[in-house]
Parts: sequence; structure tokens; C-alpha cells
Amino acid sequence: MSWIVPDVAPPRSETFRRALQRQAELTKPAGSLGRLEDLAARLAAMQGSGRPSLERVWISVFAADHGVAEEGVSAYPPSVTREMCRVFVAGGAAISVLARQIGAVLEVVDAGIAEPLAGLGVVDARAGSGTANFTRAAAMSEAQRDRALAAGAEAASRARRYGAQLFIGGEMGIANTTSAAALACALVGVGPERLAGPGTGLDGAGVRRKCEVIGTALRLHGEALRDPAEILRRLGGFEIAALTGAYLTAAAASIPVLVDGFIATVAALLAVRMQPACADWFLYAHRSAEPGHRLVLEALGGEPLIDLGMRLGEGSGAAVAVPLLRAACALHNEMVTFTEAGVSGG
Ligand SMILES: Cc1cc2ncn([C@H]3O[C@H](COP(=O)(O)O)[C@@H](O)[C@H]3O)c2cc1C
Ligand SMILES: O=C(O)c1cccnc1
Repeated sequence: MSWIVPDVAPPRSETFRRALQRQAELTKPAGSLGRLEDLAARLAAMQGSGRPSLERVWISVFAADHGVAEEGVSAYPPSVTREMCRVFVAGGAAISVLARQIGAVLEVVDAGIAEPLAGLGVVDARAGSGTANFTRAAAMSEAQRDRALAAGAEAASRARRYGAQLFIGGEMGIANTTSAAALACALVGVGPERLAGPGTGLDGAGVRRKCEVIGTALRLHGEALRDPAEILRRLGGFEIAALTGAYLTAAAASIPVLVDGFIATVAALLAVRMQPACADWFLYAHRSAEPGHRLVLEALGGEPLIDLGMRLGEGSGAAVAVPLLRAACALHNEMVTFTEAGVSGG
């Protein structure tokens, strides 16, 4: 592949150790803030600062269309991908509302929707006009895959230039739960019945059909599904490749990544298979109601922060979890120690 997987350095272990030490000195019974303590320490280590901060949050939503949509694997028509991009920009989608609420920068990146949306403030980083139907051929060429990975890398670089303290990637692409499930089957080595779910709302018969479609693709591509870059090329989507490139580049730039739901987590798994060192930079926001998410999280050893039965994508689950991470930072930074407060027993 011509897109070069970046080197990724580990977070600062000495900052992590000191942050845990500070947690032990704060005016509370040892360990009583539960996972918030470890989260604050991990953010401190990633940011290389004893006082972690999440004021500057960056969200890139990557959109693209999928050839496999013609197999009838989504409850909604492919035209919705493009239509929702307008709603993201106009400010009325779930992720638009949540980005405003948490004061995040939100950009929408066209990684390859069927027809371009000119002049709407959407970032043009198109790798094609939708992927090919992967039950018949590879979803994309090598050049298209590398262009889509680069589209994500460019988004992470914009986040770095902004001074982002947290990177969130979202996605929009009708039929992308089929692509994500197929990718996860190849990466984890299990059958589609364990990874395919209702997505936008298929019924039982629809999910069975989706499993058959994925089974057909896995048989077609068979032995060629041997490394993550080739698995991505054959079964992926442009927005999933862009997420993968963005996660790798954010980790390389020492920006913590908050991973969203099922599709985003499959992109995180691709990134970790390409560059294992990036795993230390990932936090998992939520457990999606899409049933396959559990298995993909397990493959990553990821412990989600919340489980609200959400199954939307767009980066919405990650945006909802930001206030929790901000609470972890505020407690870490602003609580007093036993010594400072003159409280006994610390
Ligand atoms: C109106 C609407 C808004 C969305 N926002 C995200 N998705 C989500 O649903 C799609 C994946 O589900 P499937 O594989 O079943 O098509 C993706 O676009 C995902 O981001 C949406 C879906 C719809 C219909
Ligand atoms: O978990 C997700 O990201 C998800 C689930 C269903 C549909 N779209 C996205």
C-alpha cells in the first residue's frame, strides 16, 4: 500500500503514574471515583500534562455510499447518505445538536458519496462515487483505499492544527453496518450470524438476508482476506477507511481518540491491526445496541463508558460521553488533597 502507516509513540507512563498518585491523595476514599480515576490518569498521560483538559474537541463525520446497498441490506434507501450530509451542515442532525451542546468543532467530510454535494461547506475528499458491490468485486481499488485513508489522515491533521485535545470520528453511509460486519468477520474470524444485526431497523428476515450477503462476500474474497489493508480494500467503505486513517494519524499526533459505535469500532480494530501501538490512544464511548458491537469491543479489550441503547452512529455516542470525560478531568484537576484540606486519614 502506498499510504504509510504512521509510527505511534506510547502515552507518557511517568505522567500516568503521577496522576494515579494524585488520585490517591485527593479527599475521597481510595478508589471511590471508580473508572473516572483511571480515565483522568490516561488522559493526563496522553496529553502529557498533570492537568488534562477537554475544552477543544474536534468531530469529523465521514460520509460515503456503498455498492452493497443494492442487495437490500438496509431499512433505508442509499439517497439518505447524501440527504443527511445536508442536515449535518444545516445543524439539525443528532450530531449537529450534540456538537453544539459540547462546544465541539464539527466538520463533514465527503469521502465518496454517490453524487458530490457542491458548495455546502462539506470537505471534498472523495475517493470515488460510492464503493463497488463487494458481493461481486473488491469494494475499492488500492488507490481508492489509500485516498480514503489519506482523507481521514488529513482530517486528523486539521484537528491537530486546531489544537484538539480529543478527536471524535463519526460516519454516515447507508449499508455501512453490512460493510462493518463483513470487515469484523474477516478480522475476528467469526461468522456473519455473530456480527450482523438490524442496523437502521431490519426485521428478522432482513438480518438473515444480510448474513447471506456477507457470507457470499466472504466466500468470494476467501483467501485474499489475509491482511488488514486488503480486508479493508475488499470489504470496506470509504468512510470506514477514512476513520481508520484518522484514528492512526490522531494517535501518531498524540491526540486521544474517543471511539463511537459499531462502525467506528470496526475502524478502530482495523487501525490496531495495522499499528498495534495506537490502541493506547483509544477510549470507547459506548456500547451500541447493534449486537455485533460487543464482540468487536472484546477483540480490542475496550470497556465502553456508557450503554444507553443508542444505535445511530454519526459520532453521536462519543459526543454524549464527552461530559463524563470532562467530569473526570475536573475532579482530577480541582479536588483538594487530604494535606491541603487538613482532613485526616489520607
Ligand atoms: C436518517 C438516518 C440518519 C442516520 N445517521 C446515521 N445513520 C446510521 O445508519 C446507517 C447504517 O445503517 P444501515 O447499515 O442499516 O444502513 C449509517 O449511515 C449510520 O451512520 C443513519 C441512518 C438513517 C436512516
Ligand atoms: O453503532 C453504530 O454505530 C450504528 C448502529 C446502527 C446503525 N448505525 C450505526
